[in-house]
Amino acid sequence: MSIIEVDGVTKTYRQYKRFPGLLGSVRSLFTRQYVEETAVRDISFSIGEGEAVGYLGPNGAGKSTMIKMMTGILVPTSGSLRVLGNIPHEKRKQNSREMGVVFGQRSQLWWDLPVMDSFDLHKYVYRLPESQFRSNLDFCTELLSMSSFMQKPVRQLSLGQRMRVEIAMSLLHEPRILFLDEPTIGLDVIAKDQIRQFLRTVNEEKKVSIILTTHDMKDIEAICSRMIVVNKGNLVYDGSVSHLRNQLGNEQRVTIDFRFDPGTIETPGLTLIQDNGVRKTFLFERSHTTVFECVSRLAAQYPVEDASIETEDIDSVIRKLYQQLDQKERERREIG
Ligand SMILES: Nc1ncnc2c1ncn2[C@@H]1O[C@H](COP(=O)(O)OP(=O)(O)OP(=O)(O)O)[C@@H](O)[C@H]1O
Repeated sequence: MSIIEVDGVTKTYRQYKRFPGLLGSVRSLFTRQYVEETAVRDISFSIGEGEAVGYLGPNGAGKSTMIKMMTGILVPTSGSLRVLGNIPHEKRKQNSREMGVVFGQRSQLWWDLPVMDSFDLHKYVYRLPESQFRSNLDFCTELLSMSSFMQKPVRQLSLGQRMRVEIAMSLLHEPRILFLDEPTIGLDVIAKDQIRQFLRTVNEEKKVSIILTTHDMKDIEAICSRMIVVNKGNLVYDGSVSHLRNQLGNEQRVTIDFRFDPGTIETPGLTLIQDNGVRKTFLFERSHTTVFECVSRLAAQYPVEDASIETEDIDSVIRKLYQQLDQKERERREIG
């Protein structure tokens, strides 16, 4: 069942032109000239219940704008958008009971209150029964290791602690969808890992659908099986992480340790890129044979002791995708 249906959605921002200087400000008031910017252009996709989807794109691609439309904060300029069967900006209050929202750069917490008081306030606002509130809070407190700072005022928390509180808060009322905008921004590796693991558990065990924007590809790899990539307002990829990797990341590095230096090696499919005598590194381009076949052929001929295969990491796959998009854009402009 799909819980989000986006059909031909466009969002254009209209900004009134400002003229420089004091006289210019007066002129701006009387001549209302404006410029339009299309942040989201004719985008369509649907998301099923229980999915975890990464929404990616370079800066200014229109990710936050789309999240804001899905959560009902912004109204699309055209196209149709339904979340949980409702038009988000019309049923904002009703939908908010079924949604959790975390904006990495903005807080929903009370700065001067102890963490626990913010949770209590949330319980009151959402009128949560004590038993539901307790069991959800216990689940989050344990998995996000929050017990040591529950009585601290929010302003004294580290960024990683605050982010854990924000995420816990967004889940207390048992939403069906969790929207996260850059949830791991600025965090250290350990804090990132803990949040990723937690979100995966929430998706797998509690079946909460997750829609997440991030610039950190490791977030996507750890949490999402599907990703939607946007660029300059357009949707450029919608599919699995592994499919994109197969499309673009077709290189694998193979490092082989030999019992003794076998000298020059000729094996079809493998190109030598580093030679340290007994340890040689090759580049394997995916083709009709598999890397395992290549390595076994090599092992039959040479004194192979050990082999390790490294797949291209997802960051470099995405970098390639962005480079391709830039290249296409340049070609389009040259033709035009
Ligand atoms: N309130 C606004 N008024 C005018 N233009 C806006 C407004 N908000 C966003 N934009 C423009 O719309 C485009 C898309 O912005 P958006 O914030 O959705 O991108 P993003 O993909 O979330 O970027 P980032 O990764 O930098 O957060 C940008 O060019 C931005 O300048």
